[in-house]
Amino acid sequence: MAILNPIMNVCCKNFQSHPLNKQMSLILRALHKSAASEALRISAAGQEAISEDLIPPAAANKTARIKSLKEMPGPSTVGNLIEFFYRDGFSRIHEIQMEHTQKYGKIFKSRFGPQLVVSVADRDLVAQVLRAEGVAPQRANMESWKEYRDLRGRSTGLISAEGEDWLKMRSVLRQLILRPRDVAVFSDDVNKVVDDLVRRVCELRSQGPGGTTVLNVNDLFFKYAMEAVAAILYECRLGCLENVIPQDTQEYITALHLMFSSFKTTMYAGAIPKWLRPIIPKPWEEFCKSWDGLFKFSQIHVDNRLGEIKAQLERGEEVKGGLLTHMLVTKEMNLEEIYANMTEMLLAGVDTTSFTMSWATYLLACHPQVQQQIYEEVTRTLGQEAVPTADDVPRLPLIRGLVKETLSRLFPVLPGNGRITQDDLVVGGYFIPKGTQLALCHYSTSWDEDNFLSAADFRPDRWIRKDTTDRVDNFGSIPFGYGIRSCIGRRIAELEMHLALTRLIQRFHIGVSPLSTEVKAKTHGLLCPSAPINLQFTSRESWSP
Ligand code: HEM
Repeated sequence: MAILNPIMNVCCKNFQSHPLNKQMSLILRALHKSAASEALRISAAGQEAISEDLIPPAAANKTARIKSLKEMPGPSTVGNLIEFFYRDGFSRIHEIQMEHTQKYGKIFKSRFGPQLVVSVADRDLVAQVLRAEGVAPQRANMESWKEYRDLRGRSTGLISAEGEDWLKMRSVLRQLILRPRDVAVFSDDVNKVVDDLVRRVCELRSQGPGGTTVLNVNDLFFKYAMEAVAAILYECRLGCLENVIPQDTQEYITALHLMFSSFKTTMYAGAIPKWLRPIIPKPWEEFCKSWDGLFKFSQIHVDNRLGEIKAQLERGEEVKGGLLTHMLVTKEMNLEEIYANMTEMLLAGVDTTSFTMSWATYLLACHPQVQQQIYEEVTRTLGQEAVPTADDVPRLPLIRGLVKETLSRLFPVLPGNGRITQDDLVVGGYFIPKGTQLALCHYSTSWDEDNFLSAADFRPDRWIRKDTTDRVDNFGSIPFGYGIRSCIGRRIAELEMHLALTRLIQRFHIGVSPLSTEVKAKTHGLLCPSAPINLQFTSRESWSP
């Protein structure tokens, strides 16, 4: 998901020397008649260098003077290079976003070599940009992802695809998982994983200090998120929450860690020009190796399910199943597209959800009164024992508020998102030519007092709507993005988080372990805890494991 962060992508992109591949432009011209290909053509123009001198035609500039990008404030290129490469700015992207917003205002530009990025840190301007997007928005340059796929003869998935390929896949998936009621059917599957999570908490705390502390809950929630999302995507269990993790699952975890833990290395895979690869081969090799591992894993599970379906058909049995079964049976996507989408969705759905779970439980532990308030809501609604389902979630506004306050406000897992503009725009009084890389600064807007009163406070109840006119949601906080290119897995992630957090709060009092000091956030692709979070899980009197 780091690829959604435009600052990082831009750093990769700026060393790529081929602005618009000729073959691409021929294909684009051939497609120019449809609306989708129009979007594609425009977004491909995003690969070209942007001139800062451009201003709109005089006629459009009559009433208020529209400024050119040249007049936009922002840090110098040298300053940026020092910040990112010398002062390790890659792990402080969220803080740099805030610092730059304070220093240069809510719209500012940064240069990374030849590449220009316009950062937008204002709720209304973010809204304006996102509302203006076309039929196939482009987030950022995905060249290195595409190169890997071409090299191995693989398809792109929803994250890496553009234009008509993306539109086709998106229209298949959006019908299957975009609405809460689509994913409510997975409630039982997710609840089985939550059973294992609760069991695992009990096992780990009995092995931990004082018999109550689970060390490094990040690791536990990583395994929960992976098990839960795989239960939905692959319709099978992986064994992540077992004492001994199966070999193929362990290999996948290693590949995933390689993709993110050597994040800088893999990021440079896109940044280092091809001709330099023989001299500095490691980043590109590691990038390919981790993708090989991720694709291999998905392929094993997709092929397993395909084998089962074929066997059922041969026996004359009715084929029933979930998401993957539907995709394999309807064949709206070909097999390679299914492999690619399963791979990219699994990649997108693990760290995002697990970091949010880690932050949410950490915040609960640090704010016992808020925790008590939520506990009372849960027990009032469900009692001490009932297992919550998707149908119960609307009756648990504080549980939803907990997730929103964690994810939409204090720790937006994706502190920034990107868009390459598909048309000329005027934003904040500046002329932004089409093809400009925009960075939408969600971290800044979600901590902005103009958008959220007492922004530094942890207040899940701020999200409770008093009446239908009282909408707290706004463009100051869009952790899943917005519009046609928003997160396709949002409802899956929410289901996993709501069901697990409700059950944990119902079963345990969660406290900060004396072994933990204050845990701050750092950016490592995503906004993640900078140190292991150790938490105490004490069984509620009314419940015994
Ligand atoms: C807390 C959890 C999650 C967060 C915060 C999150 C956030 C995001 C964001 C911000 C985007 C970009 C949206 C935009 O550009 O407007 C995105 C895209 C995406 N997410 Fe998520 N996500 C989460 C979980 C998941 C899960 C569980 C899945 C899969 C099951 C998933 C699959 C995807 C995919 C495939 C895309 C690309 C969509 C497209 O380009 O059409 N995400 N996500």
